[in-house]
Amino acid sequence: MILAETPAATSAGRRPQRLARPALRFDSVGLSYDGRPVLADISFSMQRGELISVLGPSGCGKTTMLNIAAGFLRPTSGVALVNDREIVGPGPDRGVVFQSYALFDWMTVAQNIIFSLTCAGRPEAERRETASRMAELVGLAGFESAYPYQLSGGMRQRCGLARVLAANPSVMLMDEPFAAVDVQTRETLQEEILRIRRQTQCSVMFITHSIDEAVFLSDRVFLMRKGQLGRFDEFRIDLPEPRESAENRLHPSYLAVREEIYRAMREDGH
Ligand SMILES: Nc1ncnc2c1ncn2[C@@H]1O[C@H](COP(=O)(O)OP(=O)(O)OP(=O)(O)O)[C@@H](O)[C@H]1O
Repeated sequence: MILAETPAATSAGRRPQRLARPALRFDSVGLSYDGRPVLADISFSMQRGELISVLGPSGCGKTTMLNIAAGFLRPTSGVALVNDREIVGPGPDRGVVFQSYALFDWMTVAQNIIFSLTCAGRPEAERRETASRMAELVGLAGFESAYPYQLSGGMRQRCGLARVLAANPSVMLMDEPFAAVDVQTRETLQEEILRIRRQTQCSVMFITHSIDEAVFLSDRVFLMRKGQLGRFDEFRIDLPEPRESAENRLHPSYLAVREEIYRAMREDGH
């Protein structure tokens, strides 16, 4: 078990604030499916504004961890907390973004974005303002009246992201959100996530199979070990601000930690 209490080393500009109350915390969390343990004794905390990636071989329990944070699964042992409150189910303080876009095909971009506000019966002026602010934030300004079938894969994922952000969650839980888009779009979306995170200060738990994606995006990378019930090694990433700069993909620190993680994965037999 690795207990991580502090965010990555800080430099000027946007970086996680060191607050007493973590945005997300796992305290000795364990989970078994029908008596078969998948996670055991997992502890970590994530600060406000921090982005953590979870990397690891297929079946090691990454999605299970995210589902516990989302409140879709209850831990078999231990406790998971969001903003110091025990997670007992899904809630508006957490937004989940999946690989599939999960948009409503019969609704426009704007209607998709404000879905949670419509369900909550928010006034029309607020819904209109949120739709245009979120469309702007994710780079969909001008497409508010378009339908999902009129959008590219990357634009659909932006719309899905805007819909989650419209609910103003303090924690975003992202399960391989860019796995289905082409490489160039994926890199652009990674940069957008970092910009949005800086603007909204939301915390992000990001699941990926890509070392490059994990290193580029993260303040910390948790590399889950093969067959070790969710035990992970932690890598801290310290790259210059603004973090979304594509230049960081060539930075010596990026290349060094990428190699370190790659070697650790190879040693683990990934
Ligand atoms: N609902 C379930 N019932 C029983 N076993 C499950 C269930 N969901 C997942 N598992 C098992 O738990 C283990 C962890 O699954 P999980 O989906 O969390 O892994 P993962 O690391 O996200 O994998 P991948 O990278 O392939 O998505 C796997 O062995 C999987 O088969």
